[in-house]
Amino acid sequence: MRYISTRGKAPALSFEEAMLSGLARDGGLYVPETVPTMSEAEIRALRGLSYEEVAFRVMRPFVGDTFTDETFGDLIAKAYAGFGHAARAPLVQLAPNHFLLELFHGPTLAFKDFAMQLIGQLFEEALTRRGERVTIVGATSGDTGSAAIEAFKGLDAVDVFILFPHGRVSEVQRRQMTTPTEDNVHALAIDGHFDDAQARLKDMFNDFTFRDDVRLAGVNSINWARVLAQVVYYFSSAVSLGAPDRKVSFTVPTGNFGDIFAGYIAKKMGLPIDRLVVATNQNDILHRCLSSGAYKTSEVHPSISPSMDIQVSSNFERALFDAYGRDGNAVGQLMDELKAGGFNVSQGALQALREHFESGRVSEDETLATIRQAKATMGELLCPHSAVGVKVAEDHRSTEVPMITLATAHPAKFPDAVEKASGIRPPLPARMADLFDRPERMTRVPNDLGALETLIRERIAK
Ligand SMILES: Cc1ncc(COP(=O)(O)O)c(C=O)c1O
Ligand SMILES: N[C@@H](CCOP(=O)(O)O)C(=O)O
Repeated sequence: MRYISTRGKAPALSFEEAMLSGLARDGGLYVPETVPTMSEAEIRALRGLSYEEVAFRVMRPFVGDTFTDETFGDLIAKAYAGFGHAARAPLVQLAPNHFLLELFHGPTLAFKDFAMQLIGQLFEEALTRRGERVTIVGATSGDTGSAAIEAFKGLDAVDVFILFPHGRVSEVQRRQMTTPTEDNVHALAIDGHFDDAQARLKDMFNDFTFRDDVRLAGVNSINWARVLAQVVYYFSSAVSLGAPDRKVSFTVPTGNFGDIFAGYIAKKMGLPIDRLVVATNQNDILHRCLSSGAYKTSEVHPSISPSMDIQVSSNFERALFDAYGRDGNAVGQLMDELKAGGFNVSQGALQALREHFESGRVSEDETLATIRQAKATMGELLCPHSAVGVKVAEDHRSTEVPMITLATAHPAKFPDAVEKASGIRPPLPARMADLFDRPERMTRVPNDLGALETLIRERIAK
């Protein structure tokens, strides 16, 4: 199994190399050269298996010879052992033909734990075998950062630096990143929004001297391994509703397009997915693009679903690569235009995207109303991101095909918005009950590449 860049100008890599590299050296994102498929019989055979066994069978073909079967199975088992629900990703029914996939039972209460807990294990195994150290730098709008810190804190072979937008994450999210005491954890509050953090991260990858000097690695969804781990719960949930003998649809609260892209990969692997619906908040570049073909950035408007306050959606590049017939030059050209504010998707590519993706946008008032209604009529307390998904799903639901909405975070991560909507202030789980009493440790940093690189160099030299 080889991985190629969406810009066509970087060498093809193995799974291990792609995982440890993050961004390709031509600025592109790695994707599998060919996506392995599962037959109907293989998908049917997933029914009744544990989440870990489904994970092994779905991901195994992508991993090649990086890990033996036994090691890979052990790493998967360790990754999910700390989840607070036996099913790992339980499915609850909200309404006739509408189901909620609860992805918030991991250690940091968001869907990011599914991938991050696993790649923490994969990195540790691969780095120990190679006798190497890496410097992980991540950009976060709140959840990736806390999940990465939880997965990598205390590991000998890793320093982890997380850039989060100062004042634009929830207090629970911030404290999850600033209260760990391990020396290898560095929480950096950047003056800017998430797109600035993500842009500086990509700049670091494109500064080859810095990249090679610090042995830079990335754990955002630019890293293929992140996307791969998220493919699994599309299979586990669809199969429990009758796939492959019954089609299902998914609605996915979307920001960086990693989670829904994992659904697209599941579909390419043979899972009978009818529709993949992108649900955005008021930062709706993806909805505008799928509606009109124009991918134009605009100002980021802070919302009550802050993890989705994103205007440059990095994984959309992977979808464009397929939509443009895997033409790396065409994708490179679009990404150059993006630096100047945006681009128009060609008619052919737009049609290709619309064959797989639909979309909807939810306002702040609608998000609050959905939290309120879901509690009153469905008995489910939603986080604001999941509420964006549920609203769009309700608008797109059909009577024939079951709709699964991804619940991407626990309501307790966003208590202010949830309380405002429902009158209920969701408590943190007991193991995190003292989060607000723990001392915080963070560094304010400017939105400046040179300053960030200097800080990272100094910290890892200590
Ligand atoms: C709670 C939550 N929901 C949804 C999203 C959007 O996911 P993606 O960026 O994979 O589209 C994020 C951030 O990524 C998130 O943290
Ligand atoms: N919403 C994310 C943004 C980063 O997304 P990623 O999936 O590319 O890591 C967050 O919570 O940080």
